[in-house]
Amino acid sequence: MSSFVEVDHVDQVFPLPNGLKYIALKNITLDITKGEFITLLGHSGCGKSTLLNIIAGLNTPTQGGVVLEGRQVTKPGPDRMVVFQNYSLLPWLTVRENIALAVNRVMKDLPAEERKDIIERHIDLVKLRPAANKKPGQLSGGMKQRVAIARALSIRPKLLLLDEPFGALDALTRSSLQDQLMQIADEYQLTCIMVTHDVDEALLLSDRIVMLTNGPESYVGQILEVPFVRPRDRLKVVNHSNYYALRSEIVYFLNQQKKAKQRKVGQTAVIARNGLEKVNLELGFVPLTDCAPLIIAKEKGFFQKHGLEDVTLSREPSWKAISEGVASKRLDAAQMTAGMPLAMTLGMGGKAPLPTVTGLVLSRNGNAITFSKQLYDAGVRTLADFKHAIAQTPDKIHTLAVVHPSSMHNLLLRHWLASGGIDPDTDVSLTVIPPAQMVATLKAGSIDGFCAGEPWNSHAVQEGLGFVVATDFNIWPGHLEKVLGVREDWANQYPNTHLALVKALLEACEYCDDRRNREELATLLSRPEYVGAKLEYLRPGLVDPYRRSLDSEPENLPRFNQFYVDQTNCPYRTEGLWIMTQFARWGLTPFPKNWVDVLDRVRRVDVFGEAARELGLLDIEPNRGLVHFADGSVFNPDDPVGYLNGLAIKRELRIEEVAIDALVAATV
Ligand SMILES: Nc1ncnc2c1ncn2[C@@H]1O[C@H](COP(=O)(O)OP(=O)(O)OP(=O)(O)O)[C@@H](O)[C@H]1O
Repeated sequence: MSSFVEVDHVDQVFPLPNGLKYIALKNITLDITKGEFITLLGHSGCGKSTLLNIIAGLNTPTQGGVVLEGRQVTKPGPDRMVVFQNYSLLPWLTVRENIALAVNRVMKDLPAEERKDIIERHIDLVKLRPAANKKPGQLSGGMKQRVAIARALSIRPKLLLLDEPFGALDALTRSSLQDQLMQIADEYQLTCIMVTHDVDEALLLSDRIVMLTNGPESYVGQILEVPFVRPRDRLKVVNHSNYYALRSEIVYFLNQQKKAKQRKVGQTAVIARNGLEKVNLELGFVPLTDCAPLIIAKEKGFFQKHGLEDVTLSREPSWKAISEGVASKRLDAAQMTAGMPLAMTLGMGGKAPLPTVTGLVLSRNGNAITFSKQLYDAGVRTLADFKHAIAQTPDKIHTLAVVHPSSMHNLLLRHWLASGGIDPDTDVSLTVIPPAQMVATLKAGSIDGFCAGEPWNSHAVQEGLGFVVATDFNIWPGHLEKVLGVREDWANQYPNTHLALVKALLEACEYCDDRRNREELATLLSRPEYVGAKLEYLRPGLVDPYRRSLDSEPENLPRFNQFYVDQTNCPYRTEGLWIMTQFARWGLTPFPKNWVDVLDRVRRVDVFGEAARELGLLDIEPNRGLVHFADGSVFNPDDPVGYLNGLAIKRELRIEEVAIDALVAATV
């Protein structure tokens, strides 16, 4: 993606009259491509207009900057036109004269005839010919805003900035202007950044919705990709099967922000008690069967038992929200994908490295690769069939979804495809979608398959939308899946709390794997505040035999979701090492030359060992040895670089020293 606009680590601090300061924006980074429509969304006062004004050059940021097509923005300019909510027209000039004023000022070198032509074309563009000689006082609000848009567009800006442009209009005028703006943006291939409070407006118009957290120190809390194809049609958009999932993701984010604000108001200072440095914790989880240990620890009193008196569970919409929640300290700790602590520590995805640790594996197995019914109908049943189908349809790009780059789903799917001679980066297209949106996205036909955890594979199968082409028993039986993740500085600040948390969750894991408790587990998980899926979708991973398709016999997969038995819980370094080889294999991070130090730092076997000892669990294996894959390949942890070199399908390898001593958690 080449950047057209780069917002680079922007902070905005305002001096206050009492000599204090207000930090409105903190470390805002955003890359925008040419032709993109971006919306800035967030609660009132979160800093949307401040950010827009910085991009416009109307405000100078305290830190960082904005670059437009390679040039630093230092002041306002005709290449960035802003349309405000209050129209800002000159009341003594007509529609034509208002537009002409801008054109004659900015394009003064053009011949008069050409300028006149531009003015008249823009009057027509916004359908204001009958009102061309009227003054603003004789126009409705909608008409005034159309003049403001025409005036902004008439001087051909590179970037159109809109600050709640339709905020003052009635609903009907608003929708008609949204339609016009959508049409103009498509026709002119405009790059737009718009501030709005309106979730539906954002979904209708944007390619990406950038959601800001509440201030002070607002930052980009989440970016939502809006996958509807252009040109868009209002009715088709709202009837799209993904529409309500996306809408509820935005509403969820806004509600979380509201709750966070309420919490800040009665801000719970750190409460130290019971020999623990902090007993009030906010823990993040993603709605999936394998969030079970957190739910059980809360519902069955394991947190309380270990002195953690006030634990709140926060249901997060995506793995991205989890990593950002932990990075920003909104969350004390979270259920994480197996690779997330390593990915955060190594700074995957261009992020600043943030040392993050895990002292507990929460689950193993429980994943599957589901392919669409269309692939099933085309005769695909195996990996080899899929390779054949790709070869037979050279014009089609098969899109498969995973839940996060650092997740086992991404790494297992890539390993599986590569083992069948399919390059996951060139023969298919991989995309990232939160787990709870997989089924709706498959149903909408936007993807051909996905790799995710339960209950989403069973949901797709039982709805007849697809079939399970492979489970993790066909890739890496017994692989690690989810872990407990915390920032390293948090672990250092609250060591006894960290230990108590690991102990509470380890006991919860044991409870989850007792067959007698599984029915209760499935029922608890089905509750809307937890996974919120139908019981019949949750049962196959936990109590029922597993069904790969509606046509196949159910299979007995022992411990499809595994939480405790067979040495589930130790954060073995060998497995972390395999994950790092895969990050390097697929170009996600360099392979650290000093991998021993990185593993020591991230995979906190010591914390796990202490928790296990204190709980009297003495049969813990200190090592896991070689990793055996279902395709017959073996990972030997003694020679990770040799392993990487021996892999046939891979990206160019980068092997670099990670300056581990310099990795100090930045205050985010
Ligand atoms: N010049 C200033 N001096 C001090 N504080 C300011 C200044 N400008 C903005 N702020 C504060 O910065 C924060 C962000 O303001 P901003 O107007 O960008 O928010 P917003 O998200 O656009 O709000 P709304 O949706 O209500 O328009 C607010 O708390 C505001 O009070």
